[in-house]
Amino acid sequence: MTVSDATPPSDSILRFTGVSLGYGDFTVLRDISLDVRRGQVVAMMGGSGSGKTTLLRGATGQIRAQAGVIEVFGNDLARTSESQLRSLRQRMGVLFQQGALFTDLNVFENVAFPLREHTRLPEAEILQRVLDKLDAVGLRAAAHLGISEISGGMARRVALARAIVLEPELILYDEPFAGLDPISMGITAQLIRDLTDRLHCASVLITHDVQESFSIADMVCIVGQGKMLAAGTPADLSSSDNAYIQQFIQGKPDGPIAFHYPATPAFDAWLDQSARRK
Ligand SMILES: Nc1ncnc2c1ncn2[C@@H]1O[C@H](COP(=O)(O)OP(=O)(O)OP(=O)(O)O)[C@@H](O)[C@H]1O
Repeated sequence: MTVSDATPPSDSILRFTGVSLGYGDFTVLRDISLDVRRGQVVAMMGGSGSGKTTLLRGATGQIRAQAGVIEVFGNDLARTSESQLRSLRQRMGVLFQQGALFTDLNVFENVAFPLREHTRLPEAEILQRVLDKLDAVGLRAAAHLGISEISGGMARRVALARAIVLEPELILYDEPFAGLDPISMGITAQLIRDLTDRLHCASVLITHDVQESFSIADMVCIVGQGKMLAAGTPADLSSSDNAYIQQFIQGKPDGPIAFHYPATPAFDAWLDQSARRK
């Protein structure tokens, strides 16, 4: 199988079909089906440890599906070689929560870095593209500043500009609103929506923030209890009478979502062994 350059006509960017994901013998999520299309913002929500990061790892091919099929830009990840996977990843932008910037490079050079690594564009073109992306995150006039001269919120936006500089078709965000004040949260949410529309890409975000994600998402997925509990538009989920979904949306402390991390066979074995040592 070859890695196709063109997106399939269906405009499907990321598709999970009956996917199980986990680590070794441990399955975190079962039977996940999901279709993310060009132009969509999709929010992945769920309690702590429910498997959101595991889903992102599946999408980037960091972990392989235990069952089912994961397709990125129409390519089945189980059938891609390491080099094909690398070229698929070049079409994705990933923004980690700690999107670490290079402290010895200024803002401009941080954003230019992927262009210098992966393209042979002339300097004039690099200048144009980097300033364009910095403009998109409102930091064009900060291009010359050192990383120590910008605030934490600005650093997050520089990391975002860097994640989009290769004009990815899929952008994955790991908790883009974490640690931001309410105004910056609103600005970041709008930025994600605008970039998705402008680049005509797809954006998948892991988030705990119901208000911000519901304001921009085309689809919200809630994972928990080892499966996809719900997927639908923000309006669908808001009107759902499922107790788990309502507890999640309203952030209620009491309800079906457990506070305790569930015991696993590995924990029982560890406890057994620890008790025997005493
Ligand atoms: N590398 C790993 N090896 C083994 N188990 C792992 C690994 N990474 C995560 N897990 C387990 O997988 C489950 C899901 O973890 P994951 O990080 O996907 O959750 P999450 O929904 O992103 O959580 P949070 O919101 O707290 O970041 C947890 O039970 C976790 O202990």
